[in-house]
Amino acid sequence: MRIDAVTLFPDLVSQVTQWGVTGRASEQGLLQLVCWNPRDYARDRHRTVDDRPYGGGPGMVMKVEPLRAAMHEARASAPGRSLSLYLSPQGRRLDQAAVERLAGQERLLLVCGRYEGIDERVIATEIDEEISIGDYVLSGGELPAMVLIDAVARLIPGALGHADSASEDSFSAGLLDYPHYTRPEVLDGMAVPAVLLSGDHDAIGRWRRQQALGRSWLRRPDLINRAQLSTEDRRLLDEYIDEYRS
Ligand SMILES: CC(C)(C)c1cccc(C(=O)NCC2(NC(=O)c3cccc4nocc34)CCCC2)c1
Repeated sequence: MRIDAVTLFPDLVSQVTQWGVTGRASEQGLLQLVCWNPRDYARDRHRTVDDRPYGGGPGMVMKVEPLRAAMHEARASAPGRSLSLYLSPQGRRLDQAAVERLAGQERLLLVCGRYEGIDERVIATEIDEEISIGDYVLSGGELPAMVLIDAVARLIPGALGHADSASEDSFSAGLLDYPHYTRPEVLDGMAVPAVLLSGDHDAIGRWRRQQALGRSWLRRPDLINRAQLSTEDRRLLDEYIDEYRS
């Protein structure tokens, strides 16, 4: 999958191709990330990339021409149409369903804001979707872009090795994860739940499902309401709730 990122900090965004799952996906040629810096397209002597806001007030806005030039160069640099995304606090909240949809695109163009953001007319004419990773004030769209790249890259066939794919199970079913344990068997007097040592894989599977259901019910009831629960799920969850309330 080809991803182009328009950013004033290409060395920040390209770090995602250096480490872990996304680093390996990049090494294997499954993910191709190219960064484009508007500053390289600023034609004035000072290579200006910000501009003053109409209406006055604090802060600056990303200068239109260098930004649009970088976007046009990025699109023209490879075949295929790019879905153009602006990472923005005004965007639709990113969730796994959106990640799965975006992973199906042949190309993504990610635009990262800095200062107070970008000119609204650039959004209206150049951007297909605004996407937000959450409600907190950030310094730029680069970390959100890296979050999106990570989530999308994991879905590229072949990107996940055996050691990485476990977390897909429960969340791809839209639930929180079950608790994880590893050595030692007893840690400061706290033992691993016995079922996990039993070797009874059916019981272990049921226990994990019940924990994913129960923890989702406790911490994220919104996920439970959206999940399609089987009758077995309902039984496991009711048993968890009875125990929790006893
Ligand atoms: C959400 C709320 C707290 C109400 C709020 C209201 C108004 C502004 C900001 C704010 O952070 N503005 C600064 C910028 N933020 C982001 O780019 C950004 C922030 C958060 C999630 C994101 N997902 O993608 C990009 C994201 C925009 C231009 C440079 C960085 C935040």
